[in-house]
Amino acid sequence: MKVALIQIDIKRGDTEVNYAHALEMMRQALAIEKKPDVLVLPEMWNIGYALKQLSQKADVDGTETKRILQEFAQKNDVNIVAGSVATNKAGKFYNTNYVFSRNGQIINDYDKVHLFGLMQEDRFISSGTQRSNFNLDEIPASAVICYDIRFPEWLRTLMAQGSQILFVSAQWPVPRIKQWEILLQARAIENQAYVVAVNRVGDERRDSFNGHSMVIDPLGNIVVQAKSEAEEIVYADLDLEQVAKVRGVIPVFNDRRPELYR
Ligand SMILES: O=C(O)CCC(=O)C(=O)O
Repeated sequence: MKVALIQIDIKRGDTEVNYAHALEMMRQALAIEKKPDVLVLPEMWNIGYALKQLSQKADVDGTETKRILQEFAQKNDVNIVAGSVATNKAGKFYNTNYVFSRNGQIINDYDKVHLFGLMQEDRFISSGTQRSNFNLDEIPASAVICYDIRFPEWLRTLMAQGSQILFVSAQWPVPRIKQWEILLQARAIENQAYVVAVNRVGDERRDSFNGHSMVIDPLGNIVVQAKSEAEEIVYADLDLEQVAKVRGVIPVFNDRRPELYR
């Protein structure tokens, strides 16, 4: 499975610019000889962290995101892990991940569960309650959003359903970028899964973002990482046989003792 990580900048509150830019970068990601099977976007790429503008700018029921990305997926025969967008569902705001299969079907609709108080997300956004499990070209996978990676118990809950790939979309700021790398490597090792993680770049008011998008294998090795702290498309081929091999050598999932964990 070939993945393309779309590390982009986001213009705060400007949905028109952001949709056009994401589409343009997705087209660029496909303009190579061996086309990727999956495109992956960062967190909140429709509005950035313009939380005070949610009532005007959040995508109502994800309608615009779905319209644009369903068409793109179908037309280009490509899966899209659409990072996350700000949505308005029945008057409440969410930070929502959609995943589109090659035929344009929506196969995941996940609202970020852990809201990041340091960026006041919890004041404006409601927390999700549903899981995030889907099959991408028949491979079981999960997708989470930014701060979620600090909650290994939540990721384990998802990954224990058989997921072989964990997609992570983020707006993870510069000062804690080392933690981003270590947490992602730990999540790959403990879940013996590929981690495909996309962070944005650029500045927004008080925060700066420097990418470091990366793919990590089930042993925790970095397969590839963005070369720059600017916009970039990063490609990787995932050898999914590695997941079964690693899980076969140390059967972590079989050795769990969930009856002792509560
Ligand atoms: O956990 C962190 O340090 C960053 C989290 C974050 O920025 C977010 O969830 O939006």
